[in-house]
This record gives sequence, C-alpha cells and structure tokens, in this order.
Amino acid sequence: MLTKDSLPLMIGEIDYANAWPLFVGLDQRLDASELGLCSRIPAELNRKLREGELQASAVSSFAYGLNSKEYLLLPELCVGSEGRVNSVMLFLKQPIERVRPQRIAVTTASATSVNLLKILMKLYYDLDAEYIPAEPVLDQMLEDADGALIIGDPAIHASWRSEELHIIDLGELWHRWTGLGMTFAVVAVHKEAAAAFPREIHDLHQAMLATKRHNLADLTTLMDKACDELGGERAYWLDYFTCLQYDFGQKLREGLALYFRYATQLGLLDHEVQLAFYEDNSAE
Ligand SMILES: C=C(O[C@@H]1C=C(C(=O)O)C=C[C@H]1O)C(=O)O
Repeated sequence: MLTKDSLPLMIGEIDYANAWPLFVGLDQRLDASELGLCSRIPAELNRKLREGELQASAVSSFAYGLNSKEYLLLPELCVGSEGRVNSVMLFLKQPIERVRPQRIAVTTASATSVNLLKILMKLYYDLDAEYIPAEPVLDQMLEDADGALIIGDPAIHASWRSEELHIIDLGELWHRWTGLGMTFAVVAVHKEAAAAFPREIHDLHQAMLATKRHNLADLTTLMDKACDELGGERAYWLDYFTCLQYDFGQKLREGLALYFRYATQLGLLDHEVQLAFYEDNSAE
C-alpha cells in the first residue's frame, strides 16, 4: 500500500536518446522530495513498474497492454513515429524478398518492437520465424541467425556500420502497411499511485509536458548532447528527433489500438486492450 512514507515517488526514464525530449531537464522541474527519477532500458522499466518499484514510468507500449487494468496513460506523452523511426530496425543478411529469414535474434531490451516484428512477419510477410532473445550486439546476434532486431541507441550505432546488411525500419513498414503511426513507448502510472498521490502525479504530468515543449522548441541542446555522448553529425540528430513524435496524437493512438488488436489476434496478448487515460482530478 502507498502511504506518505512512499515519497518520493519513483519515476522511470528510458535510457535512450529517443526519450530525451521527455526527460532532458525534467529533474529541474521536479520537487525531489515528491518525485525521483530512475534511468534504465525499457525491459527493466517494464519489470520495475509491474513489480511496484516504480509508481510511474515511460515503458514499452506492449507493457502497458499486458498490465492495462492496473495502469493509466499520461495524455500527450509518448515515443512514436508516423513513418521512419530510425532506431527500431531489423538487420538482415539477405533481402527479405529473396531469402525468408528463419531465425531472428531479438534484443532483450524491448517489448513493443519484438512483438511488432512478430506481427509484421506473420501478417504482412506470412512468415513463421524462430525468435531468439539476445543481447543487442549486432555481430554476435548474426553469428547464428539470419537477422537481428535492435532498438534504441545500439540500433543507431549498428545502422552506421552495417553497409552490407539489409535494413527494415519497423516504423516505416508499419506506416506503409497500415497508414497509421506506431507508438513504441507510453508513460504509464499505477492507478493506485494516481489515486493516492493526485498532486504529485499532476505535477509529474505538467513537468513532463513542459519539458517536452521546451526541448522540442529548440533542438540545439539535444543535438549537441547526442553528438557528444553518442557521436554522429548534427544533421543526423536533427532528422532523428524530427522523425520521432511525442504528442500521442490520433494517428499514434489509432496505430497503437490496431497493434494491440493484432497482438491479441496472434495470442501475444491474452486480452483486448482499451487505452485508458489518467484524468487530472488534483484540483478537487
Ligand atoms: C523508438 C524507440 O522505441 C523504444 C522501443 C521500446 C520497445 O520496443 O519496447 C521501448 C521504448 C521505446 O523508447 C527506440 O527504441 O528507438
């Protein structure tokens, strides 16, 4: 049970550049006695939120689907794309039109993208592959597989040095197939935390919206940080942060609802998922 001793609430931050617009500078907008941040890869955040070590977190959209009865979505916040995402990519030794991959190594960091890959392989390509969970190290993954799914910063680095490989950008393929956006990550809050700490969750939501607006209004800070910490050119990062979408608009919500329907149809989820949003009652 959550009590006043539960403060500060712990909030999960995705440890990849794709989530920076929602998190860079966020700590300065939070009261540290109310809210603290914990930065991890998505799979760890998914687990920590489920087990109650975190009260709210950016998580894989698929993790929201698994636990949708316990979670609420914070409105107007997500990591998605309507087209190329540039960091959720399948690296293939042979073009898929020529050789159908039988064994695909998939990063253990992801939940959304691994299941998106399964959906695309089955329903778009009519292909039953074997999926082998693996650390996201391209060369190792390809030692014993026809393809490798990698997400986040490791995918960006892999894409810079994979000339001989054939790359499928999953955001782009999803958009070409469905005409919709794809939502890779959402910000979910435990229903119990939203009920017990309405003011703190209100503050978190407002701080994240303000952080997002500030970071996207001028991408200079994020581009410089990315060049310093991850390498590459400013032009690359300008394109990267411009392709990504953070507002969870209609095309991304519709895309996510369709993704959940396909996941249920294929038995990747054992229930239907409705998107349920947090409503700010903090003023009552
Ligand atoms: C856009 C991306 O989305 C990420 C993909 C996730 C997943 O597949 O579970 C989780 C969080 C997102 O930040 C990326 O990895 O680059």
